[in-house]
Amino acid sequence: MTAPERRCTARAAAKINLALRVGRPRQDGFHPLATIYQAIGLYDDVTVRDADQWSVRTHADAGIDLSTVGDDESNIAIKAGKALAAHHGLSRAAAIDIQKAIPVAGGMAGGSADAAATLVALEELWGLDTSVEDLLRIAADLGSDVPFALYGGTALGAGRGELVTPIDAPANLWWLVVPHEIGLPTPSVFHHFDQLELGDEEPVIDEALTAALAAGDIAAIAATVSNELQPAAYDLRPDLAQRHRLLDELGADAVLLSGSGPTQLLLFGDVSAARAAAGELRDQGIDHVLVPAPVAGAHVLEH
Ligand SMILES: C[C@@](CO)(OP(=O)(O)O)[C@H](O)COP(=O)(O)OP(=O)(O)OC[C@H]1O[C@@H](n2ccc(N)nc2=O)[C@H](O)[C@@H]1O
Ligand SMILES: Nc1ncnc2c1ncn2[C@@H]1O[C@H](COP(=O)(O)OP(=O)(O)O)[C@@H](O)[C@H]1O
Repeated sequence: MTAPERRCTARAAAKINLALRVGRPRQDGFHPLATIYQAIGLYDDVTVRDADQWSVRTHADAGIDLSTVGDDESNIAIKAGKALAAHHGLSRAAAIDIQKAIPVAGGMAGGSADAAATLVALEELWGLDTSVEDLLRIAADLGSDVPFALYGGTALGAGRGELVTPIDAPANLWWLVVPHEIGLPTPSVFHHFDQLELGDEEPVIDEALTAALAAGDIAAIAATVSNELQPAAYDLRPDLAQRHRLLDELGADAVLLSGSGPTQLLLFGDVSAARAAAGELRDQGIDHVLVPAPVAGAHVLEH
């Protein structure tokens, strides 16, 4: 009798930025950030199996463009797996399957979610006991917002975004997520931000937002969310500025660009109002998904 195949599935959430303040580029080219991340109920699932060599396959429903997602070493999930194996001096490999719901190059850190889910899934499959500090260091080396994908919830991000501190944010929020069929590469938005000379001396988070989050005051949260990459992204993509004006008419508590875009977000405290806005988008043929937040970080789903 052959032994049953060993596999593990982990789930990781998309992120949004409730605040995104950006400084001028550092010596290493990265921008200092002060951000508040929030994990939203839109997930990629990653399944790992023991294998003789590394491989990755990515699947998605219609509407998600996988054309820039490699099935080789360029896929961040393989990078994550190899980094974890190298950290433990293991010569093991895994076959990785990614089921994507997070739009690619959408400003919602889908690749980072896949990296975090791969780390968590392999940790379980291989029975590793990597310390939290080491796991966060491996995550930070993979990408600026991979550490947050491990944490989930709501958190402050500093440094280039990799230094994460969870914060108290008890309100149940509803986000109407409006993806866009044409992605927007993160480096091009940061580059345009520099061309427009928009960088702060030292980016800091507005204390009114952390106070509003701690109090669960949705009107105050809505009044203080902001994204400093939004003007650069809209300057590159006037179609997004145009869509923002349309979204402004849907009765949301706030409308904002997700990270470097192009996904746009409508904030609602009231789920009935959110459903009504979703109905209007459906009538206009605009793709959307309504999700709750905050949600948990990367976690094992099935083993
Ligand atoms: C902008 C943000 C906001 O949360 O998210 P997205 O909109 O991409 O999801 C993040 O900072 C993206 O994080 P992530 O996508 O992990 O970035 P990385 O892989 O580390 O870097 C990709 C590229 O983005 C630029 N970059 C990223 C982070 C940073 N603090 N400064 C930068 O200038 C650099 O050009 C870098 O080469
Ligand atoms: N597993 C992955 N999922 C998505 N994109 C990936 C992955 N691995 C590598 N990439 C590359 O990273 C780019 C940006 O990824 P993504 O995390 O979806 O966007 P964003 O940085 O806007 O949040 C993609 O266009 C793709 O070329």
